[in-house]
Amino acid sequence: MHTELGVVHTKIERPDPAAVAALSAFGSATVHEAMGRTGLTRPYLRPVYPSARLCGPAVTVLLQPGDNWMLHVAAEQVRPGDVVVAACTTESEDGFFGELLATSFRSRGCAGLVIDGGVRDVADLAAMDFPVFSRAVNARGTVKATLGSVNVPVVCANAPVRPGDVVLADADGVVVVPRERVAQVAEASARREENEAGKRERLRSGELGLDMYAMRGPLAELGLRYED
Ligand SMILES: O=C([O-])CC(=O)C(=O)O
Ligand SMILES: [Mg+2]
Repeated sequence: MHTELGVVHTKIERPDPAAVAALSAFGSATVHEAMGRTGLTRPYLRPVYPSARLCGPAVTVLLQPGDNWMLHVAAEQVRPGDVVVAACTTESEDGFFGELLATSFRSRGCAGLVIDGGVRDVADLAAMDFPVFSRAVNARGTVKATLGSVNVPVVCANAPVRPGDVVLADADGVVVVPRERVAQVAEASARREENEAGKRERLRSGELGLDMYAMRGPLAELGLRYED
């Protein structure tokens, strides 16, 4: 998938903003479960401050290792509410992004960054409350010397992402929802939360998972013994 270099696609398909807003109410674990346990990136992508969370259509970026040129190119393609999702042609943990680029992204209405690479200035990013999910925090600087691409399909930390797919990230992880499925996944997430609310009430009142999930029979069948 990482083949198309030197191109910027300026027209991308974004999902219905109302569906994106509906999806944004849910956590990454709920959304992942509601998608049939799919869509997650590898868990090494972590928020640079604990309360960071984001949800929005992806402007995708393919970077070359140690080169952040294409992030500046991507800034121009951002529409309000978009999330920039950056992958790299080769693993690279250099500090591609910091508070200056965050200032630029924010001025375009960017909702945050997910990057399979390093970032820096994380104290400033936290103070700005600009949500960033990265594989590393690294002061090491980058250059502007080689072409990548903007708005091409990428694979970010193992997850395929097309421009306009919705990326949702919080302290539990980063999940990618195909742009055609956003409304359906939001509905499935709501149903899942209603179901969990019922279970939470029963657990709070002291009922055991053993009974709520009818586990005693299957455990006995497998030969679980209780001994004094
Ligand atoms: O300038 C850079 O290359 C990355 C950075 O630290 C910033 O955006 O503030
Ligand atoms: Mg900086």
